[in-house]
Amino acid sequence: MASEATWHPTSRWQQYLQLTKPRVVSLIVFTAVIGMFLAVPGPVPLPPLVFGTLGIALVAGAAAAVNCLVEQKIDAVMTRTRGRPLPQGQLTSLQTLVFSGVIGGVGLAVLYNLVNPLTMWLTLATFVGYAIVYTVVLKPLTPQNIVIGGASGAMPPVLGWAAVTGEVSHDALLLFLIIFAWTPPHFWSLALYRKQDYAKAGVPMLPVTHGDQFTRLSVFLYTLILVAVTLLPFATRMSGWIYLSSALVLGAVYIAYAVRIYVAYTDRLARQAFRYSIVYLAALFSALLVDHYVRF
Ligand code: HEM
Ligand SMILES: CC(C)=CCC/C(C)=C/CC/C(C)=C/COP(=O)(O)OP(=O)(O)O
Repeated sequence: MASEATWHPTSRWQQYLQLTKPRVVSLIVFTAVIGMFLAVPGPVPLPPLVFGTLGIALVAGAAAAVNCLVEQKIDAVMTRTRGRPLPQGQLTSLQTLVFSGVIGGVGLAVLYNLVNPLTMWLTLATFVGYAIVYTVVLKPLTPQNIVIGGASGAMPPVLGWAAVTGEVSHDALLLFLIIFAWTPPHFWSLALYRKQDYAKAGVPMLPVTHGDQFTRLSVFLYTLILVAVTLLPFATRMSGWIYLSSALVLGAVYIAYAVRIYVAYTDRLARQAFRYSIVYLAALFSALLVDHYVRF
């Protein structure tokens, strides 16, 4: 008799995990944790660190699963996403909904009871921002979808900050601004080399609606805005020289990618720039952390 594994390319557990977009959520959670560390001068108290991280990760995973649920027809059309569990018929809509409800509900309960109500409410708002406002309303409506929807992706450091301090300070808003400005060059680099996918699926992403040239210019201009925004933590004395030098080096490399995308575009370059965007954000937030503890 054929084993279960013959019928399913991945285990049931892996299929559910795939719904949560684990790699994206890992970076999201990483930025939330850095927000926690930056919120206090010394060590972070253990309960908000552990339960805040757990709660934010669960709700972010639930939001990603709702996105997979809502977009299953689009995902079936796009080469990049057609291997996901819903378009593959490995999981049903109901299973996805229940899974998302359970992990999201547990995440919110953890945040409310073991962290603080403010963090729970902000995380819920972030969930709604991504799963409903971005996925259901903005994405099919306007090529500015990711600029506005990026606000949800930018929230995690604010959530981390709120988990530890019970409030949101202007320093936390600087971290928000960095991710907010980072999202357009992050996403539009990918959209440039995945344009055919989005056109086929009828999703109005910028290269589809306004063409490559305009998108390449937008990537360049937003990268300049991003690098300017990354100077703010130093300008406001939130961070010191270690952070500033890291932000300048990382930013110079990013601008070099953006210039080349503008003047000498190739898909390969856009792919490299997209990959770099992820390394960039992880390294920038690591620099914030190192600088916070090794300040001179
Ligand atoms: C509205 C905001 C965002 C949009 C539209 C967006 C879009 C995308 C897309 C379409 C991919 C898929 C690449 C692929 O699988 O081929 C991706 C990958 C990724 N994104 Fe974003 N992103 C957003 C925000 C964020 C945020 C806030 C973070 C983290 C802080 C993030 C981190 C990542 C990471 C780590 C990957 C790589 C995943 C992998 O290697 O499988 N993204 N993003
Ligand atoms: C804390 C919390 C609740 C966070 C939620 C925010 C969140 C999960 C943001 C993720 C951003 C993301 C995966 C964008 C992918 O774009 P897409 O959905 O257009 O990509 P796709 O084409 O791969 O589905």
